[in-house]
Amino acid sequence: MNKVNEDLLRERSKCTFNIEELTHFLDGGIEVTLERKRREQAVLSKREELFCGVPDEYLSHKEKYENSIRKGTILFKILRQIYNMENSNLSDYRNVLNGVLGASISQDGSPFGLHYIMFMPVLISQADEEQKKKWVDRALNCQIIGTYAQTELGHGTFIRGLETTATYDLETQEFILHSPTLTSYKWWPGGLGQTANYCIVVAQLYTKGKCRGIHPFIVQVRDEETHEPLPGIKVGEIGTKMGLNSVNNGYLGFDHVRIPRTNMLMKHAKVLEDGTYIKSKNNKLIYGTMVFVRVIIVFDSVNYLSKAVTIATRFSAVRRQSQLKEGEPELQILDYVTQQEMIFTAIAGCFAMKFNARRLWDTFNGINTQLHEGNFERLGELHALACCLKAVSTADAARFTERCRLACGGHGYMHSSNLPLTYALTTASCTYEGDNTVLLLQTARFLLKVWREIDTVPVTPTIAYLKTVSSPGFQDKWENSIKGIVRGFQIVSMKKISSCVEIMTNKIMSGMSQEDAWNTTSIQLVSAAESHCRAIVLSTFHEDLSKMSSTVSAPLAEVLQQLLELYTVYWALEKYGDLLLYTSISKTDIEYLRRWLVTLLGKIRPNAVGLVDGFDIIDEMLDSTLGAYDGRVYERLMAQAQKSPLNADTVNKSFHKYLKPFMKGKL
Ligand SMILES: CCCCCCCC/C=C\CCCCCCCCCC(=O)SCCNC(=O)CCNC(=O)[C@H](O)C(C)(C)COP(=O)(O)OP(=O)(O)OC[C@H]1O[C@@H](n2cnc3c(N)ncnc32)[C@H](O)[C@@H]1OP(=O)(O)O
Ligand SMILES: Cc1cc2nc3c(=O)[nH]c(=O)nc-3n(C[C@H](O)[C@H](O)[C@H](O)COP(=O)(O)OP(=O)(O)OC[C@H]3O[C@@H](n4cnc5c(N)ncnc54)[C@H](O)[C@@H]3O)c2cc1C
Repeated sequence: MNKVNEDLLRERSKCTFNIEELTHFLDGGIEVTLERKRREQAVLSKREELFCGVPDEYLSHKEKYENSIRKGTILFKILRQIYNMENSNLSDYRNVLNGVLGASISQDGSPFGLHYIMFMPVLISQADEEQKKKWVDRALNCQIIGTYAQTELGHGTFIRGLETTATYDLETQEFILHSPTLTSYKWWPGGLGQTANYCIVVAQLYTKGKCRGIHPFIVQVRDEETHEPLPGIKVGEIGTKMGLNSVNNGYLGFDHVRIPRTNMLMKHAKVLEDGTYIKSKNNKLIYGTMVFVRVIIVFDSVNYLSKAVTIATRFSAVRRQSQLKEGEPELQILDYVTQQEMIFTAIAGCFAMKFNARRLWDTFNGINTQLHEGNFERLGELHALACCLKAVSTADAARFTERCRLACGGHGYMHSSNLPLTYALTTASCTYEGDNTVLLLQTARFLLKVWREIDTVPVTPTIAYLKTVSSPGFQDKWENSIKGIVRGFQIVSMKKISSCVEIMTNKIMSGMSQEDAWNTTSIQLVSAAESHCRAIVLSTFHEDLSKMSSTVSAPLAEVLQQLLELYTVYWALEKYGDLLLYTSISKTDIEYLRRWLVTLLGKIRPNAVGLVDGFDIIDEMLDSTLGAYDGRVYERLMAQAQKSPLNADTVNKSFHKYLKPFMKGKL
């Protein structure tokens, strides 16, 4: 190993808790850590093949794609060897996904991502048993590579408005897939451009002359041998994007393409040979994979932010800039309190979201079991919870990643810091799998319904607090404690929801349509849904940490408690306007919270590097000149600069061709 930077060595020696213990805690147990490390070692055994050549940012679009395919096949091979999936269900499948995401060394996404992230989960959850037998093993072994083609040029959010049609032909017992307009072309699916040979296509089903709404179909788009597009298929790549440029997002059009009847995924709704349509027990079950992926995205947000904050923390320990006191050495920038606020709140955010991702996963599994038993009672609650947690976790990951980038000054702007790409990934997640505003509106829709029925219908766990804080005997007395702040957030949420109901009711009473009342109240609705989510995030972090703190050593429990306090106080200060409006908090309380925040930053300071070391992100995944474990920031920046193709020649040919003639006045 390289000699480690002196400042980082000193930081590590100050750490008050056992870093390995934290790693095991975050992974969910020592066995999970060992399994993760085994996977990482398998990937690292191919180090030479995976990490060779010119950095990706210097490659052309085409070269980048080809390189990501090369790397992807190496990774796929490893994954194939590691995973042997015998039970095809989503709970087991998350382990595979963890492996895929965890093993992802592809910094700018991968053209194979959608195969794992959506194609496989749709097959597992929407195919019937016969179809699973036919497709799941082939997909898992990558004999076929798939993607999820739902979004079209004209529609992404409003999926009931999709235009691609799948019309049942009774004569041949086939579906005819067709793209009737330009706007009906599929647009965005990852890996669709040049990689996938199969797709899940979401299309409007027509049988017996009637439209039955959108349904998923498995469609072959390329020949399995030649990889040429099949007749009637128009497929290509959509072009460069802000980030995720290795993902090979594609477009797809159909000109009366025929597929067998059995290619409609028939776990929920069915079309019989004679064209009879059998409805799903619940027409939202077809949206189930989106819910699953939103849950996975919450975990993924934690991964991205953990990377960003590891980079920013280690860099800030190594970087020295300015003197606080005349004559004294320049300070590590991690000692500036403004820097601490930017970085430590992001560290705390990783923990808060990790606890919430785990709770959401348990809720998902619990409700999914009920769904399998035909009980759909809590489907709406799960949808509302997944929507708001996806929205808030991705928005926070993007915002805090950008703060981490800014916290690294000019060097954070370098591609080689890996902060720009990490930001591009996190901000993409605010849009994909449902635009965040739209998802918050879905949560608001659920909350308003709940609020209208709160006195008559039993409340489920995630909304039980609404009843508590609105009950007649409830005392709204502000308390400067974690419990008090969580209560405060619950009151804010309840009052915003009740206010939305009141505003909408008044509008409707004065003659406005329900839809216009909704649209003109939507700013408040989004804000209410966000507050509800913040209340959940804070209370889950608080409750689950309280349950777990006796399972860890006292020094670790102490720092975890500090992170909980920091996260809670930070958000109270971020939202003090809401608290002033809706709770009994006073100006003096806010001043108290400000002091509490600064005290917490000071307490966390000695453990900052230890905390991010505890995330245990290997250098190959971090891929950052600023964040490597050894902290040799300046050597790495200079070494990386030497890889710029422009440095291959001492004089670039453009000097003789343009610059010199121009400077001599001859151009
Ligand atoms: C070697 C391998 C290496 C691999 C390396 C991997 C590396 C990885 C690297 C990078 C990762 C990159 C990751 C990229 C991943 C990208 C994945 C993204 C894929 C996609 O984006 S797919 C497309 C997703 N699309 C959407 O999410 C669309 C959003 N729209 C909707 O969800 C819905 O249309 C809507 C919810 C907005 C509205 O639906 P609609 O039918 O119109 O419903 P409404 O009328 O509004 O409501 C009716 C009623 O239904 C309720 N409801 C809506 N949805 C659901 C649901 N899902 N479940 C339950 N109930 C639902 C709604 O609340 C209403 O209820 P009510 O009537 O009020 O009771
Ligand atoms: C990197 C990336 C990868 C993707 N991968 C895939 C993929 O593999 N497969 C796939 O099928 N799709 C994929 N998508 C598409 C993605 O799911 C959609 O872009 C997303 O669901 C948003 O839909 P839209 O683009 O139609 O946005 P729009 O709905 O057009 O949103 C534009 C604006 O309109 C607002 N808006 C829209 N409807 C409403 C409403 N009802 N109320 C209030 N405001 C509204 C939104 O809030 C937003 O501000 C991907 C997208 C990205 C960026």
